[in-house]
Amino acid sequence: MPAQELEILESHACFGGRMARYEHPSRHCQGPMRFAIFIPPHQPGEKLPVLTFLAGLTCSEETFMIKAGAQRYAAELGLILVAPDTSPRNTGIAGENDDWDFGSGAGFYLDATQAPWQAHYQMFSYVTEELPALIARNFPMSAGVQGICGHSMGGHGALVCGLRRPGQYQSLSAFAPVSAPSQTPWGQKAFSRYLGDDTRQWLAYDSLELLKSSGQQHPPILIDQGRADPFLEAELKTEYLETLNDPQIILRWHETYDHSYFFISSFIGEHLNFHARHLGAVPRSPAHD
Ligand SMILES: N[C@@H](CCC(=O)N[C@@H](CS)C(=O)NCC(=O)O)C(=O)O
Repeated sequence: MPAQELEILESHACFGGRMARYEHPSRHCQGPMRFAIFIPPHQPGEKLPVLTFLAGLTCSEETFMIKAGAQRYAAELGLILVAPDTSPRNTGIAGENDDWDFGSGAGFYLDATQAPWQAHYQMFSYVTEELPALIARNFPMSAGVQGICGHSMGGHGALVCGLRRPGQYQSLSAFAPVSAPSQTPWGQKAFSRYLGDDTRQWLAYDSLELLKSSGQQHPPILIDQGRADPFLEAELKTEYLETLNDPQIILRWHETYDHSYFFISSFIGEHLNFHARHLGAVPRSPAHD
């Protein structure tokens, strides 16, 4: 039963399990943070693997859970789904709501080093440390059994979290990830303001660079990318990942798919199956009353 550190915002029966949203005070982000969680049907005392999903620009903790249609699969596979918000909000930092691709809704899953952002924008530590510990304390999470997935800015976040913390995540996947943010406009705008002008500091949050230096020693990665994605050419550069010829990366191209959640919902079942396989999830028949 969730303890006092969590304030419940909503809770609903869903595919024999439970869908809920919570708010809690965050130590790293120095303010309230929200997340959504789906708990599949399970036996009393049973522990389950967790898949965290990081959403993209302009999204919140609600977007993935409302639009991706993932709960049906997670209920059958026995996976807990966790979706954090995409940034701290209402921090009081001047200009935090001025841009759709920077500030609120655009935390880029990094630990900012530059004032005034560094006081609150600590999303890397929040997602990789604080949130999993909170989930483990309050929900039936199997200790240390985690995968991470994301879309666009969140695809970048999932790859960066997984590549920087390879012992923590056993499986990584992404939809249309921002793959080389040091070289593209969304990434350059965010990194220069969150991390400063020294571009060497940016490389620690650049999937392409992290993959180059990983020596192919990283968890298995599944990536789906639509060729009709309007952001592919300027912002995502997913094709750069292909040049790595890394056998641990499965990169699938889809001719007619764009950047939307209709694309995500078309392939989310395959991503959940991929994670469930690597996380040793135990399939079940959802019970409906
Ligand atoms: N500026 C555009 C683009 C933002 C955008 O496409 N965001 C993607 C992630 S990068 C998304 O998932 N949007 C939410 C949605 O499609 O429901 C907008 O505000 O609609």
